[in-house]
Amino acid sequence: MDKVTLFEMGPRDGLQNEKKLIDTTDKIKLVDLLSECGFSKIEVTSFVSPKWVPQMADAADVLAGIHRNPAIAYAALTPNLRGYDGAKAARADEVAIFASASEGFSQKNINCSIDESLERFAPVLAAAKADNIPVRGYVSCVTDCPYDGPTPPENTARIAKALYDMGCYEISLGDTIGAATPETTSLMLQAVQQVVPIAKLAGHFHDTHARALDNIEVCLGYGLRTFDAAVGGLGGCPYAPGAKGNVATEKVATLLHSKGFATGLDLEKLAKASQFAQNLKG
Ligand SMILES: CC(C)(COP(=O)([O-])OP(=O)([O-])OC[C@H]1O[C@@H](n2cnc3c(N)ncnc32)[C@H](O)[C@@H]1OP(=O)([O-])[O-])[C@@H](O)C(=O)NCCC(=O)NCCSC(=O)C[C@@](C)(O)CC(=O)[O-]
Repeated sequence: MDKVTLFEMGPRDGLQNEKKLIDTTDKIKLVDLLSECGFSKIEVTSFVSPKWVPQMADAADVLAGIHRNPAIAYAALTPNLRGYDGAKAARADEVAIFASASEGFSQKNINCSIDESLERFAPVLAAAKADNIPVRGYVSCVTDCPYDGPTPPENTARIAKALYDMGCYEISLGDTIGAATPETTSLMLQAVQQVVPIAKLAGHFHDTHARALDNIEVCLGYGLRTFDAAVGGLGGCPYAPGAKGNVATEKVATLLHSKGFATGLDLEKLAKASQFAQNLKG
């Protein structure tokens, strides 16, 4: 059976935009519930500036408190070397850097231009290589930007290639505001697949206009076999106004199972984690 990997985003992308500070113990409980579900990858938190994203200020405590399943890679976002050092000290199994295909979002999200961000990521990649810690790369706004409008496919391809060439083991293509359509997803993939092997690409769709599953089906057609999703459809980015949550993990798993793909996920346990996650949001 063809296998698809779902990279669980709930504890990080799902919670980062919550205004009410969630107790560290509840975040740990969410990760522990997710660790029972059959994931091989869970993004737990981010080592970003607490002034920018207060909800993630307890990153080290969350990573210190979880019950680790050795079969799971527990990941963290790292915008710079300081974040990387924090993630390493907290024993993140892998880290992720995040760039944007559009200038407007880059400035609003990480306070620098795209090219400056790539320069900032270089020492993170070098340190991670020396430490043998895998680095994932995100490209945001792959089809649309909340500030600059539609993103030309060649811009997305340029950033995806830059992150791949720098040493990221996988490039996650982010529809940050959930504005992608099957048509724009397809045009974007046509450009990206010319510069990064399909097997190294992942899809990351927000479900603002309930098109995430259609876009995932397009990606499956191109051969992508890794998707990011958040339990309960949690989330949004604080610097992408109007963006809704990631596509719900349980919806993606159900779609994949109906199409004959194996995910290794236990849908009953996922439902339990989803209920807990949604209660956290109140
Ligand atoms: C990149 C910066 C730090 C630049 O922020 P800055 O203000 O330009 O940089 P700075 O170096 O002047 O730092 C500002 C303050 O933060 C501190 N600082 C600096 N770095 C760190 C760090 N790593 N950890 C903790 N603290 C840090 C630093 O020490 C300083 O503290 P102060 O001196 O004022 O007390 C900031 O813009 C930032 O943290 N941005 C993160 C925004 C974010 O997390 N967005 C959400 C994640 S991206 C996303 O959701 C999209 C994605 C990945 O899911 C895919 C998709 O859907 O598209």
